[in-house]
Amino acid sequence: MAKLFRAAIMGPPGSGKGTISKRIAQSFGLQYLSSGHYLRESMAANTEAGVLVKSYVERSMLVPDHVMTRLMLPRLEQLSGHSWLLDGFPRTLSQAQALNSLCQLDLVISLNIPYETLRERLSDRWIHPASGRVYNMGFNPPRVKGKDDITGEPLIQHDDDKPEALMARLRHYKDVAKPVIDLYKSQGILHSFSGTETDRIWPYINSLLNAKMHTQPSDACRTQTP
Ligand SMILES: Nc1nc2c(ncn2[C@@H]2O[C@H](COP(=O)(O)OP(=O)(O)O)[C@@H](O)[C@H]2O)c(=O)[nH]1
Ligand SMILES: Nc1ncnc2c1ncn2[C@@H]1O[C@H](COP(=O)(O)OP(=O)(O)O)[C@@H](O)[C@H]1O
Repeated sequence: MAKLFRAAIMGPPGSGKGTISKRIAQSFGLQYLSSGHYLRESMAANTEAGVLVKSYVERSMLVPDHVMTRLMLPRLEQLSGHSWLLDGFPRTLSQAQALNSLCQLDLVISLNIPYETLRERLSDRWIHPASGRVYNMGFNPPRVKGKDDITGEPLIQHDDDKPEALMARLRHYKDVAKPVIDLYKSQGILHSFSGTETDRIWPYINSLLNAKMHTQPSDACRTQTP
């Protein structure tokens, strides 16, 4: 039987979770699940749940735990038997506990990036909303300014990446993430990486995953939430 591997990546907004996740998914063939992507999808669908989600995201607030677990856990249940990587979930202790009751993670990557670096990156982050493709005007600019490389459609900036919202998000992130990080530390699965450049952090993450994925068999996740 193929070995299964389940990981999560944590870090403040702008720490490079999306960028690194894309590299991990490509290099190691894990399924990639991003909470931000599913939330934006639900907002775009304009369903009752989407309107509720929007009221939080627009105010730079965390979406309530029960909404998040209802959004994320069924997707993980469908992936029982696959290896996956979670980005942006769990973000609170309560979300981590809900996830734990479904599945034990094998590895958690935590990114520690200085505040000034985060501020610079996010003020330069542009998104293609339909696909979730992320650009940075310095680090990975689009081929044509303001346009998505694949479709040519216009790029936008998230309201919550604008400077007014950013400080509040970063401060809040730290308070909420601390108990989650402590939990994973106590389980012995937390690996932290510090730096100002993704390209310098990536080789360490790459070799960690190479070592872990080839030594660590894992049980299939439960298929039912309690
Ligand atoms: N200048 C610079 N920008 C980066 C680096 N790594 C990622 N970025 C950009 O910083 C922004 C935030 O990265 P992202 O992966 O979206 O972070 P997330 O919010 O943690 O998912 C994006 O615009 C990335 O293209 C880096 O090493 N240097
Ligand atoms: N696990 C989560 N719990 C609560 N809210 C979340 C979660 N993940 C994402 N969100 C909400 O969606 C917004 C965008 O998330 P995301 O795309 O992951 O951006 P970032 O990494 O830049 O914070 C967050 O600011 C927050 O309001």
